[in-house]
Amino acid sequence: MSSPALSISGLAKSFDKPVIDGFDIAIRQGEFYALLGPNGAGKTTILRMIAGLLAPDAGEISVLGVDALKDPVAAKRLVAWVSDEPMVYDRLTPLEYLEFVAGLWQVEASTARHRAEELLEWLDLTDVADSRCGGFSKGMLQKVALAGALVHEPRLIILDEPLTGLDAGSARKVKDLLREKTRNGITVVMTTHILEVAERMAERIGVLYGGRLVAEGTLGELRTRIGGGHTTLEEIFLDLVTARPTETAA
Ligand SMILES: Nc1ncnc2c1ncn2[C@@H]1O[C@H](COP(=O)(O)OP(=O)(O)OP(=O)(O)O)[C@@H](O)[C@H]1O
Repeated sequence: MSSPALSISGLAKSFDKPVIDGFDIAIRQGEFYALLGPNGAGKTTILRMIAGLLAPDAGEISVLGVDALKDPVAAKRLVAWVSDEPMVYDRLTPLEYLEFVAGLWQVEASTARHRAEELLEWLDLTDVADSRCGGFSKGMLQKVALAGALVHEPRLIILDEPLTGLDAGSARKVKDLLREKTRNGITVVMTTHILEVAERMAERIGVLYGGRLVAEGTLGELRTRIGGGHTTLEEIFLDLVTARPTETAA
């Protein structure tokens, strides 16, 4: 049996107070998973720990069978991290940026060029492929950052609020691109506050509250499990995160 794309157990992280407290998850290869939770629940903190940008206090993280804490370099090769605050070098053009990032991953030059052009075309950036990123809007920068995260062909893509700030056409492009990736066996984990997106796109949804997962399943499973006649994800979500006493969540 193939390894899960992502397996986390007993994950814990405190800053001035506990934020993540016994978080467990298992996501299979090719799955599209949405991680939901109210502001301050710890979603970004979890994604940063998966991406190797933040050390957990406790717990285990495995990416496609690679222990991400013991062998972070090997794990990072498999993972793409797309932050909600895109950071792209102002002085580079999208094409130069993608070739630069591909170079960091030691992607061969002609392969890098081909992938870069393909990604830029897919994200409607071909016309500005040779313009400096310094003059780009936030949405355009977001798309360049996304392309940069995908250029080394990662097996696990983790995205923090990838659709915020994108116009309807761009959001659709990004959604189509991610769907296409999952069809090819790539795993996508994203956080979103747009519950409609989670409802439409994710095969499974997890709700984070009080530092751990308080519910997880397909939309149908959540409806059955949470019950109460709730029909929309918004109702289920609000039921989960408003009726509980706060333990460790901000
Ligand atoms: N570097 C840090 N130092 C101190 N506290 C932090 C740090 N990073 C995150 N926190 C705290 O951890 C908690 C979780 O933050 P996090 O950004 O992970 O939440 P989130 O679920 O992504 O929220 P949002 O939906 O608003 O983006 C918050 O209380 C935040 O203030």
